[in-house]
Amino acid sequence: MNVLKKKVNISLIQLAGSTPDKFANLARAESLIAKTMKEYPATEVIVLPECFNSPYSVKLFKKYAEPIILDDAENAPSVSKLSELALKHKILLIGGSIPEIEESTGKIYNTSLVFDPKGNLVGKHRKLHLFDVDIPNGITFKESITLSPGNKVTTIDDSENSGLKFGLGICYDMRFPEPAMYSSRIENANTLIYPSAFNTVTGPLHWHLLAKVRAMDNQVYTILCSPARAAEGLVDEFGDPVYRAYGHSLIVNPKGDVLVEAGENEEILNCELDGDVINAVRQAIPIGFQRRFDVYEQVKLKEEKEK
Ligand SMILES: NC(=O)CCC(=O)C(=O)O
Repeated sequence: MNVLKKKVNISLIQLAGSTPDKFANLARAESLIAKTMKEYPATEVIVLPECFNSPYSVKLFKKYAEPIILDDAENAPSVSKLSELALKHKILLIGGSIPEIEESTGKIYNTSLVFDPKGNLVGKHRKLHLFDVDIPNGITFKESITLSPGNKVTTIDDSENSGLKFGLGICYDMRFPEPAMYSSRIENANTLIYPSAFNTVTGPLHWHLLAKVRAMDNQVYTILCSPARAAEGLVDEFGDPVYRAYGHSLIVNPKGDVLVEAGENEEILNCELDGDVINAVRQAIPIGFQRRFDVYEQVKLKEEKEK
């Protein structure tokens, strides 16, 4: 069993919602990362929110998309900036997510990039489950109009450095228990990290519940990092209402306790994750060793027969 070998100091930046100016969004991230390092100099890991460089809009993802190429500030300014900031501050930087264009196919993905303290790209996750919902009198959103889904579960092993081995998902991915369980129980991750942007309809319903249940089921730390909430009544260049994120970035421990939580405005959270807590929870309630895959196999077969 891999558990966090040391304590790790982590900060989440609940950045102000992205403006239409990509370079202003990158500059905002840069200045808040500098502020974080000043206020919390022990920070080893920083997490940013989903789509931190672009408005969260199906109609705009393509306009903001960039290829994942390194050392090319002109064609991939966000990639380049994230690498530069990880190196400058000597942190593991989980760069929220950005719209990515795959140049060979023209496909657009919602992609999270992870850079190590030397500025190297050490991980990449393409959102697996696209946010396609239609909630009467609530919210209709269909990422799949312009985005393509990723095709793999992502676990990033930084256990030799920060101590983190984490399952990485993006927002709606957190609703699906399987990748979280695969990272935690098969690949032995000690933490789950989701750059996210829930909204004012589904946030109050499920945000805290999902963070707690993923943490509790897998006995890992679970981290959700959201943008701050946009002011009410703003519209974008198409006259569509600007997406209003829920806020409430938080860290939940393996027991299911919320350790730190933001409000709705721009805010920095800081917290220490402790491997001893994971050990203690797993020893006290050893569900990791008590699974009955013999029975679950029967359940699966039954479901398949009934299809
Ligand atoms: N950006 C997203 O994937 C939003 C997911 C969401 O709000 C949810 O309820 O799930």
